[in-house]
Amino acid sequence: CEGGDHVRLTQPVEIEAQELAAFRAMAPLRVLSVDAPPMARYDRRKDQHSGIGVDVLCFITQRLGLRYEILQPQDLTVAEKIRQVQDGRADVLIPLSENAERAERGLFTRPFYESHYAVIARKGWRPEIRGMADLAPFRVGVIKGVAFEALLNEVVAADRLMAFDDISSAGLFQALRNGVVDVAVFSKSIFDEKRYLHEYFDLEVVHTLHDAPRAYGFYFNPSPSNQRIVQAFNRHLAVLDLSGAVAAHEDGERQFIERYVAQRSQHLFWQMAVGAAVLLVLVLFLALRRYHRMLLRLAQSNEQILLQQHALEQANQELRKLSQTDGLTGLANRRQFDHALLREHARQQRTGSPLSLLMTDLDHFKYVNDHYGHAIGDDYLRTVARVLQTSVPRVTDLAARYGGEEFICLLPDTSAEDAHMLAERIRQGVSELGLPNALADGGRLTVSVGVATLEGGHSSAAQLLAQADEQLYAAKRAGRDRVHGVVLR
Ligand SMILES: Nc1nc2c(ncn2[C@@H]2O[C@H](COP(=O)(O)OP(=O)(O)OP(=O)(O)O)[C@@H](O)[C@H]2O)c(=O)[nH]1
Repeated sequence: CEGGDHVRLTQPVEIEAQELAAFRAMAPLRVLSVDAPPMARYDRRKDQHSGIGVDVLCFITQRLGLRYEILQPQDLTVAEKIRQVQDGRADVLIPLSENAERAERGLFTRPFYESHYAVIARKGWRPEIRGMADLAPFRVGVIKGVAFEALLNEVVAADRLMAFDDISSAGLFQALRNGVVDVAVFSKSIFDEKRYLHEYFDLEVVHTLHDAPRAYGFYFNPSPSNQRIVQAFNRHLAVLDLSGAVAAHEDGERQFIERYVAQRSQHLFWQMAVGAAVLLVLVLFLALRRYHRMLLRLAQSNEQILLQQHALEQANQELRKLSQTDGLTGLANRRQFDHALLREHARQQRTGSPLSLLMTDLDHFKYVNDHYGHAIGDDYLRTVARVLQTSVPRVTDLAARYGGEEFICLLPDTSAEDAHMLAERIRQGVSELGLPNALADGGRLTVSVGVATLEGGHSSAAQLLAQADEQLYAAKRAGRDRVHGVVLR
């Protein structure tokens, strides 16, 4: 009952102890409230009633020792609420202005507040209205059942006066907007609040009807106990100083502007916050998508690089192989042989294991070329190469084309005896091919083989090679188609 603090008495009011006891013994008053700021206002969010009427009710009931409960506002019209008080379903209604019909069926206290009606029109349109009488030519909208309706009936013709349902009063203001009525007559203080509450900024008060003020009081059910209460209320209302309560509640418009501005800025803030959040999410999404695409492109180019690298390695391998291979026969070329000879010679020097060389030369090959042609000569060379390759099958052995029609075999860990045997196998193998060579003995292609084996001592690789060559020529001199060998120790 904080609002009761706004109310004072200008003179003391005596309450007899007996009267007080009777009030205390009474059931709580069932109070109905009408939405009529600044007298009564219901805040749905806080589920709280406030206003000048509520302060006065609170102040007086507290002094009288009366209890009360404000009934939950149902969606009832003012007329229906009035009926509930008249029927005894509620004890009192706040606030209500007096008219004869209401006074007949209920009890009014003295009025505690005076209010005014306003003429409202669409913004920018200023009809010439200075008082009630000026309303006559217009189509006037009013809320159904208000006491003021009776006064309007006297001024405005029935076909120009339209009454609207009062539960939300939205219908009246919509009619004004649509041009169904020219002006609306409505409580000024309530409109001041509704203007901000429902953003009726396209409507405005064009005139306040000071010539027809309405006085508001409490409206009681006329039961005997309520009659005593009304008397006690009236004794207080006669000497009540309401200036504090009026100051606290009458500036409804200012309060609503402040609340409206606060709400709007909060709304704006959230709108901006949501906008910023949406923007941020969008930016993040785009950045992520871009990052993802970049990763994808990076992975693709990495794959491309790996493929290129692989192809390059293969090409290098191919080149390396080509640089070490004889193009005609597919055997190792002289370059590869020279490397291998140096390596195996060094090993022989370290380990002392025997190292043999076989130098093979085709006999009377010039004749083959001259008589059968170069192409056949090439075929002979390739065939002899195959014989060489199959005759020295160890992985450590190396058969190479040494020059024109000269071949050489490098045989690590091979004794002079074994080397000789291999040389014989080659010689025999070629002879058994039976390739025609008319100039050779027996009319078939033969080869001569020189063998040199290093079994000890410090002869160089070049010396070993020279010795193999020497043995080859010795074989040639001795009549060809034979093997000659030497051992270096
Ligand atoms: N078809 C062909 N012939 C080659 C190749 N390289 C060398 N020659 C030929 O091989 C022949 C070697 O002849 P010579 O060195 O006179 O010896 P030869 O006729 O084999 O007689 P001897 O070695 O004394 O038995 C030459 O006619 C070269 O042109 C080649 O790659 N292909």
